[in-house]
Amino acid sequence: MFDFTATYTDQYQITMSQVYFHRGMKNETAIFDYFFRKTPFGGGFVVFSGLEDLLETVQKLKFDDKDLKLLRDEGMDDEFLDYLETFRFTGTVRSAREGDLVFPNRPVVSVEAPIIEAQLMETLLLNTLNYQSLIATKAARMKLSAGDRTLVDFGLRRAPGTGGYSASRAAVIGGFDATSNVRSGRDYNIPISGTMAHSFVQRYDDELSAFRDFAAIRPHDCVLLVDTYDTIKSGVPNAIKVGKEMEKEGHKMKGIRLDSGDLAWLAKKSRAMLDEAGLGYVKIAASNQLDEHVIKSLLEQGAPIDFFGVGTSLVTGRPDAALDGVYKLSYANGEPRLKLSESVEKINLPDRKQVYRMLNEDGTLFGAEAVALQSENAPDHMYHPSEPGASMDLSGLQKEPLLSEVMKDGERLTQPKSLQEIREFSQGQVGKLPDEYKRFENPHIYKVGLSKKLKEVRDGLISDHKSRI
Ligand SMILES: Nc1ncnc2c1ncn2[C@@H]1O[C@H](COP(=O)(O)OP(=O)(O)OP(=O)(O)O)[C@@H](O)[C@H]1O
Ligand SMILES: O=P(O)(O)OC[C@H]1O[C@H](OP(=O)(O)OP(=O)(O)O)[C@H](O)[C@@H]1O
Ligand SMILES: O=C(O)c1cccnc1
Repeated sequence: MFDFTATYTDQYQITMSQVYFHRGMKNETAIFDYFFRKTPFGGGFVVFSGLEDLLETVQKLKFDDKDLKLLRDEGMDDEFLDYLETFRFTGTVRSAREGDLVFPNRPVVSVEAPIIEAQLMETLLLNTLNYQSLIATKAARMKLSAGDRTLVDFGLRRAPGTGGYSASRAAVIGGFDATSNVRSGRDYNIPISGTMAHSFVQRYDDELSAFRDFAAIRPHDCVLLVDTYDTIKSGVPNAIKVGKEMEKEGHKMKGIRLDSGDLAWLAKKSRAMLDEAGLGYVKIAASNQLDEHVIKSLLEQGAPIDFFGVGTSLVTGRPDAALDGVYKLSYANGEPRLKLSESVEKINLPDRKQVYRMLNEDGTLFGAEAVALQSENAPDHMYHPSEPGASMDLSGLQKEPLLSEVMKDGERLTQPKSLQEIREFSQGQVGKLPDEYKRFENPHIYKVGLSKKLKEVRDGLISDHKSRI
């Protein structure tokens, strides 16, 4: 994880904090909720990712000497700078489990802290969780298409700057198996994997010499890129030659990689040629602008592809580019808070809350969640957030509370989870979500409703505000 200091934020967080500080609000408790309004990719779910990175950063968040000098130069006063020098996050974070499936318009993370502290972590939280959750969701969709075939992240070169670093982590949470990104592999303990570039083959006067050299130096990990000149007439025959030579030396070539043309046709043809040559163990990798739809289509065409290398669409979250997650104030100065909006769906949910997931008897997801006040029991009935009169009976369903304390008084309460643990949990959750919510076209809408009490608090505040305008 990169080291961030507290100036990894937007200027307005610091200027608002300066006002709170000088107006005696520094120690006032505030609650902010992180949630999003729309699932990306027209999909039915989001894979929540980034929590471990966020907690690690928040726990040690502070303004260093360079930050303080900058803020002094920017005109911040001495008294406030003295406060910032001692600034640490001392609040409570309640959160969904990383890797869990999360849905629109319900809190995913709730931060309760002295208002300046909660405010100063907003941008960091949104930057971390929005991007990683977008990428983990994209990865999970590719995993749904790829099944037990191997998915490798090739995205660093196409990523939004250093975002590629955390994209590799999020990809694993979504179900990817390995990354070509060596630094992320090092820091997050992700299996590192790779083949060769066209430039390597181009460097040699002939393809066969390039393949032979690579096999000689890397006999234990030899994947040959076969499309530089002509996949079927040159690349695959040369790979077969080298594969047979490797056998004589007691080695097994790992694979070939296809990177252009009709990948289904070429994979079938290459598979037949390799099998015919007795190289049935040589795997076929494919790359070139893959995404969940192309992978699905290739496998439906019967393409015998074992590895998919994915870059651009993974790390850019194509076509959506961002998850619209927001961080909204729901409680301050001893009172629940909300922001009015023309559309009721956009009005945030006030007060301290808990989210309950409805489960079927076998533990699979029923397809509904109720947001309630933290002070009440799991509700047996929930109300549509914006359609008056629409409600749903929840009696008889198992209800699982989803937000739990992961940080208290600025200290983590849980042991950091390994990426593999998070991945396994996430894949298990995807397995429990019925197929109708996972299909790519017009997935079922997962229902999120409000308890009666929460709806009353929200509607009461709406009337109060409207009557004051
Ligand atoms: N059999 C197939 N079925 C569906 N999609 C495929 C199939 N084969 C390739 N694709 C996808 O179609 C797109 C083809 O892109 P494009 O035509 O630019 O590739 P190309 O011209 O073969 O490659 P390059 O321009 O690198 O030589 C890619 O996203 C690729 O993954
Ligand atoms: O298509 P993406 O999903 O983004 O996957 C990554 C792509 O990056 C590489 O190409 P590039 O042309 O950068 O390098 P190369 O010369 O090694 O092919 C690789 O060969 C893939 O085609
Ligand atoms: O190892 C590879 O084949 C690779 C890595 C990054 C991008 N494209 C391909």
